[in-house]
Amino acid sequence: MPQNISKIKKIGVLTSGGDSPGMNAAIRSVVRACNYYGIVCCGIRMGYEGLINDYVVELGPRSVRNLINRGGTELKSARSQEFRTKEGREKAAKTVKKHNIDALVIIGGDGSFTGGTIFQKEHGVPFIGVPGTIDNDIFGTDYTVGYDTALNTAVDAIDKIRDTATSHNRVFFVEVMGRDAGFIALNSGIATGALDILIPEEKDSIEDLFIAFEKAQEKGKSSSIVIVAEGEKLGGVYDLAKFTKMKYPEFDVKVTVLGHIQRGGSPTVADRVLASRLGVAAVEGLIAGKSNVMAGMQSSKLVFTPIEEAIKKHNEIDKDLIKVADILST
Ligand SMILES: Nc1ncnc2c1ncn2[C@@H]1O[C@H](COP(=O)(O)OP(=O)(O)OP(=O)(O)O)[C@@H](O)[C@H]1O
Ligand SMILES: O=P(O)(O)OC[C@H]1O[C@](O)(CO)[C@@H](O)[C@@H]1O
Ligand SMILES: [Mg+2]
Repeated sequence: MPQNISKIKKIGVLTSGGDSPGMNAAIRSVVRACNYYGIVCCGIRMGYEGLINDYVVELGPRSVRNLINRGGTELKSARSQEFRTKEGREKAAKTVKKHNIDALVIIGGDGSFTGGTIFQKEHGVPFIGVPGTIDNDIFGTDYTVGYDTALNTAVDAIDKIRDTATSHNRVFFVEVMGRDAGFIALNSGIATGALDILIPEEKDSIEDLFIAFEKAQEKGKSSSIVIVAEGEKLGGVYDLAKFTKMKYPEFDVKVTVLGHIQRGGSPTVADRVLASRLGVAAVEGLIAGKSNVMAGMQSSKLVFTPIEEAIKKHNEIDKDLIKVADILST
């Protein structure tokens, strides 16, 4: 076991924002890496709520056994309103001081990293972020922990919808998650052969959707699936279904909202490996004196990105993929 000669003797780990499959694998990785380097590891339960209310538990390597395959987050997560206030963060700083925590590993999305940055500026607590969100919208990593599992869950569900859509010659509008991001929608749409894919990053029009339906009819397609990201600017799935029915009364139109099913379940191999690599990287980064950075993988290489960049620049949708989707739906 290597000797820890860095200033970091105790690390706190928390999960924050929407949970994502693989967060448990990331927690396990942080705990085991701390143990390997002779650092005490504390789990903070319920994200920033746990920092404010002193929900702190010491975690050893055996306390994270049988965790790598489990969905959700064993530490629980929260969207803490109190942490958004100065007073809330002052309480959180007292907890950090009380437990002699030298640094934090924050597993979450852009909001969680924003909270961590403000906390670091106000109270000087170093931290490294691990991108854990199904949305895949964080700059500085090709994939976020949980995205691959969520995508596969969505594809599995849409395949099933296709079976019944085909049997009844129906049009389905399927809503997938992504408040501001279309990664799940675009990739699940390509993977399931959707007629059209509507995402917040693109300017869509109802006329283009109707043209797609008409082309499909000309080609003799008897059923269609349209994938709609939750944050689609054109309108929600119910409105889209209503307008479609008004335009084509002969269509048998149905709506399915996949919802939180996409956030649960056992993580895929890709998510387990990604979470494991990033958890170790976060601990090693803190030992090396890094802070206010996010650990991510770019083209199979570990990269630390300044957290401000990770928050401000969003992962961009690949225009080539949009073209592929258009070509293949004809
Ligand atoms: N400006 C801010 N100041 C202080 N804390 C913040 C700020 N923004 C976010 N946070 C904290 O981070 C938490 C998580 O943020 P948010 O709900 O945006 O989720 P996220 O981390 O972006 O994950 P996801 O988008 O995957 O759900 C918030 O509930 C809040 O406690
Ligand atoms: O479960 P909540 O808090 O309603 O959050 C839902 C949001 O969280 C996400 O799943 C990201 O974690 C988004 O895709 C979705 O819009
Ligand atoms: Mg977010």
